[in-house]
Amino acid sequence: MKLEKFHGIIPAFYACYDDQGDISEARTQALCDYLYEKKVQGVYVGGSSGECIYQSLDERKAVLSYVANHLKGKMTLIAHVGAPSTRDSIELAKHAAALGYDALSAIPPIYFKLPDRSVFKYWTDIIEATPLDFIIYNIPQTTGYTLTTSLFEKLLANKKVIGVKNSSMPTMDIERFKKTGGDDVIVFNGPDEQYVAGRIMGADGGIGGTYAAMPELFLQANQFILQGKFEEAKHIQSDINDIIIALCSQNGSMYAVIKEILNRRGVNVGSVRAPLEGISSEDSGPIDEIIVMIDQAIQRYCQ
Ligand SMILES: CC(=O)N[C@H](C=O)[C@@H](O)[C@H](O)[C@H](O)CO
Ligand SMILES: CC(=O)C(=O)O
Repeated sequence: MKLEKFHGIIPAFYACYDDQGDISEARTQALCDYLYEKKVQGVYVGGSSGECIYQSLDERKAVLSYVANHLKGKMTLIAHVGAPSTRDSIELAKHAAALGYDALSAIPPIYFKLPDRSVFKYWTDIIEATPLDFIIYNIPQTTGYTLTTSLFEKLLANKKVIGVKNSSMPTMDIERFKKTGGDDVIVFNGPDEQYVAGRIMGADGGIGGTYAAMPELFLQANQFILQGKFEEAKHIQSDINDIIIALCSQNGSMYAVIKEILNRRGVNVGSVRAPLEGISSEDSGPIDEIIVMIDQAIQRYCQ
């Protein structure tokens, strides 16, 4: 019951910048409103899609505040507080707790390759800093660190650890984490390209970087799974994957392309922060085509 609020579609929240590239409160609120209208289950704030790695501590705290002030009580709020040092991570965690977030989450330590005991200590230090529940973030392709089922089990001994957001590519990892944790633990599908497969292998919900570009399609994929309509789920996933491949095939980074799509839909959240690249003039036509792909898939599957 306690975990019900984490089921469903939870978009990773994008960094919202003004035209100078600074965090924009108004644009952050505009993205909040957009996602609220789409009826998503919650948002995951300040993760990869939030460009956390390129932001100062004060900027990250500001984003956490703007989102909470606007969405608290309206949907589930998860704060990603992973930062290079434990000290900064704890500062973010305390800030998120004071704002009333529903849960914290963090990647493992980055840059230095640390032994498992240091990774365990890093996550535990964050967990102990606040009363909030905690979701481990396993994303080996960006952090270089792979969560094992044995470390997962050790972390689960702490009752504040409620689950893992798994972004490794094998869906079997989802099945193993679910098997290790049992019903009382929540496993989130990470890779949007295999949302349907992840759910079938045991994921209870999903947190994803492309959900906000096409929330209708992921909400519908979730519905198909809940209704046992696996043929339909397979087809919508296939169309989603055509869209994701197109999002990732432009000159601009995937996030820049998604933000331009939102902009053309009337939600201006600015561009991305370097070294991520913004869109180029050549991307303009293909972005129009991606919007058509999304709209056609919505027409096809969502009544
Ligand atoms: C590596 C990475 O950022 N993975 C995200 C989180 O799991 C995904 O949601 C991707 O953004 C998505 O699957 C598109 O590749
Ligand atoms: C992509 C994703 O889930 C994140 O922003 O962390």
